[in-house]
Amino acid sequence: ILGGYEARPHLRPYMASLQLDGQHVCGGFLIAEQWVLSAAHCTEGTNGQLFQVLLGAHSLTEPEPHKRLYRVRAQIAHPGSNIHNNRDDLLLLQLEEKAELNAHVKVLPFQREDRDVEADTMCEAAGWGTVTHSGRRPDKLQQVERPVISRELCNHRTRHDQTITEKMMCTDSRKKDTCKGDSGGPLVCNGVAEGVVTAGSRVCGNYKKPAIYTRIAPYAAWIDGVMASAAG
Ligand SMILES: NCc1cccc(Nc2n[nH]c3ncnc(Nc4cccc(O)c4)c23)c1
Repeated sequence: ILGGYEARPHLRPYMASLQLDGQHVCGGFLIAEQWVLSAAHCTEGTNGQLFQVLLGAHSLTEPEPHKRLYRVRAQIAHPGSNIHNNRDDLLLLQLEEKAELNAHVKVLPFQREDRDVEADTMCEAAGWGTVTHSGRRPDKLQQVERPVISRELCNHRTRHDQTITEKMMCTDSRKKDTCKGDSGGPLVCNGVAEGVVTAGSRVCGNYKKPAIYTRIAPYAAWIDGVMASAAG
């Protein structure tokens, strides 16, 4: 998160850190007791290695009550996701067991009504992604408020030039923005997860490249189907 600030500890008890060998790789969030939603692009370069999921954390390194690392039973990328574009950039992770819910570990409801969030709506992104252009990584969860911008503006020739589909949404990226390592985290508007951070052009903090999110509502049926049909 560029241009943001340290989140109030445990005010976002749905936040997950997807880790490999103890290193934060991507964000994610708890959508059900045994399921975390993130971004399919997060699996790039992991050559099929399964993530571990850290829940209940504020600091990535300090011991905290209710902080717990969960093993993953299955990682299911949306069948339409691929490395060449940002379409269908969603990843479902089934935890080895149901997460122990408490004040620091909670499920975040996601939007099921497929209707665009109005432009200028203030939403929040949070994550342990880089906090400087030089790539400094924070120890504590960061957050930033960003206004939604219209798909029309986001698709302008000088911005993302007609690549933003009706299954994506954008926020202004001037100075304050999501960045490397924030992919997979939720865009929360009025307390509901409306989008999932996708890297898009990978640029951070440049108003010419607004932040892009996969809208969740269009994928509600896919999410429900995967959760319903997964092993017991
Ligand atoms: N703001 C959109 C967004 C959301 C999520 C991730 C991303 N960026 C990135 N995702 N993956 C990446 N691998 C390498 N570099 C990256 N961005 C980068 C790194 C240093 C300086 C800088 O200005 C930008 C990214 C960008």
